[in-house]
Amino acid sequence: MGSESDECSTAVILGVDGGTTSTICVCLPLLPFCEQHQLPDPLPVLGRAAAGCSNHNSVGENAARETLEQVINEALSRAGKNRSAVLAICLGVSGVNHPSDQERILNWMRNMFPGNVKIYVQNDAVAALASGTMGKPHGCVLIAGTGCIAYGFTEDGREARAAGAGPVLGDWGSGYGIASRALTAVVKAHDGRGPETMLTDCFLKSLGLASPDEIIGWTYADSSWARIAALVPLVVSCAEVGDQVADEILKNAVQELALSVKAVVQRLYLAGEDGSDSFPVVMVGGVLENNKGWDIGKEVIDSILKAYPGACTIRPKVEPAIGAALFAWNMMKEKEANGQSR
Ligand SMILES: Nc1ncnc2c1ncn2[C@@H]1O[C@H](COP(=O)(O)OP(=O)(O)OP(=O)(O)O)[C@@H](O)[C@H]1O
Repeated sequence: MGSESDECSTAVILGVDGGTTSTICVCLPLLPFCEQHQLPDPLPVLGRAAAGCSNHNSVGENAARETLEQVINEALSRAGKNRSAVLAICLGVSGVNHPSDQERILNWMRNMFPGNVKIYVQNDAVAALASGTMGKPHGCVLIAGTGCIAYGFTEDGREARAAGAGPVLGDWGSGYGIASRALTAVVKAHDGRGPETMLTDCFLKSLGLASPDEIIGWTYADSSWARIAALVPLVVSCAEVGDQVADEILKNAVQELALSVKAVVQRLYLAGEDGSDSFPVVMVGGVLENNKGWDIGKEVIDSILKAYPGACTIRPKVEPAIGAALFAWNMMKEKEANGQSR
């Protein structure tokens, strides 16, 4: 039997970010129980694996379970470890919205790992938040990619969300929301129902179409959200050269995104009674990417700081799967500090 220090040097923590597009698992060594800012930079990743969708709403329970098992096994194998080395695992999985969703995934994991392994099952927003807070599940996270959502968590376990209901239900700050408004503006301008816009030439050129009429066929050919949302950088480039229509669409998206954060902050009193308390706001997703010209993320940050001067906005340096692993590490650290042995 190995000594306790042997065990620590071989022990690992796993973090899983389970999304609708892909699922990532990372394997980290057991980090020292130090303050977050004292963690090694960059964090040592022993193994990383990627697989497809693990949202049970999209692919069904069997496929979701297989994907999670596969990605975990692969990350461990790339790290040269087996399951007996795992001390804790955090899975941040999209579609986990209810205790029964957590229970289901927990049961799958209980079949993979012995009872002493700490298993945490969360929504994928927790992994995104933790990637900015280095594992602490406190504050607000704004995710704006193809879709958008704002989530907030308090240290005493309360949570709230805003937006994220999908494009039919008004996620205008999402990539899909921005691009569909821009496509609509082109069709309106063509009909004479709206002002002329540079978006017309820009979209036609980029999509290889001859006339705005052809946009109708283009959208019907494949209306997947990500395909439409991919047009956002074109909207940004038109706004950057002064197109009023594109500029208005982006300003509206900024308002919507900031409003989602504000709704969550108010519901959870994250900013305190007078709105000046300090709390983290983690910004994740392609739409919030740092742009040199029209920067949606920066405009959202400005709007949040105007309302809550104490907010600490963070663009994470590590991926959400690492955030999930750090969440597990943080929970273990807190248990240790509270005197509960591992
Ligand atoms: N520089 C940029 N400025 C603004 N938007 C951008 C930029 N680069 C990419 N995007 C947009 O970001 C979106 C993709 O972001 P991301 O990869 O985070 O989303 P996703 O993971 O597909 O979606 P979701 O998070 O909703 O599952 C697309 O709408 C794309 O057009």
